[in-house]
Amino acid sequence: MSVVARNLTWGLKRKTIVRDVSLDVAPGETLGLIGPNGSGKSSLLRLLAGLRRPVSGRVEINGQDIAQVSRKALSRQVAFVQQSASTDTNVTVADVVRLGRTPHRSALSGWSRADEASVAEALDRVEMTSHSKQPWQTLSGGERQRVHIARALAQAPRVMFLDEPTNHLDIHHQIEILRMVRDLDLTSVIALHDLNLAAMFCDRIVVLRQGAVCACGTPQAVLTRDTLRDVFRVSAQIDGAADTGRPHIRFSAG
Ligand SMILES: Nc1ncnc2c1ncn2[C@@H]1O[C@H](COP(=O)(O)OP(=O)(O)OP(=O)(O)O)[C@@H](O)[C@H]1O
Repeated sequence: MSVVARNLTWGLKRKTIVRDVSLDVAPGETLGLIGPNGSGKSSLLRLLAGLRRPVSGRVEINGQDIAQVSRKALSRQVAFVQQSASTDTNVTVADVVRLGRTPHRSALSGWSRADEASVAEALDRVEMTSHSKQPWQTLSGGERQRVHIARALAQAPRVMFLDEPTNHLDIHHQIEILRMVRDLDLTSVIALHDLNLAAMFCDRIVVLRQGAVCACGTPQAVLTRDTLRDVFRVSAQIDGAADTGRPHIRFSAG
């Protein structure tokens, strides 16, 4: 499913936080969203996912204006993995993932074998099957994050928005989770701080600065020394990774 944003603006009384953002995400594409702290990545993701209404502009998913779609219908198609989502205590890991099935169930339908199979598959994909009966509140930070990703997978969405999905994960799981999201048959928009991970896994990257898009294109086109200096205020050397041709950034400590 495609995701289209046109002239999205959002803010508070005196502060514009997302400024006139337009972007297009093609079906199946993995779009990275990068930018310094406070540049508006989370705010933009919330607008794209329909969790926040823009002051002006619109979002279309699969050609439909999401302002016209009910929340339940939207949640059958769209999953959002938040930065540090909390979950009620006193529930098991499997219970949290089961919540992902909610949009697909009616008041009358019972819990089906297909629902259980989706939950099992989602836990397996994030390597959390062995923790399924563990109380959620006893998990480590990275395990919680993987369980929230499993909940989003159990939702079987066509579009996934992920806000810093790798920030608590060890390097194996950072790579595995991003590889999985890229390879799933869905459209994804992922806010990332790690620019090398963005370069490795995103088809295209949008750079936000002070709420506005300041660059958009392939990792190679966007991750330039000039962008790193002007937007991220770092000096860096950029090489092409020998195997993939994607940029690889070496930051200088001096
Ligand atoms: N509800 C709010 N009230 C006041 N300010 C807000 C609100 N939501 C966001 N902001 C401000 O808007 C700006 C953008 O925030 P946002 O969380 O979207 O940035 P971000 O790019 O995701 O940042 P980070 O990289 O630090 O996660 C920040 O300056 C933040 O303080």
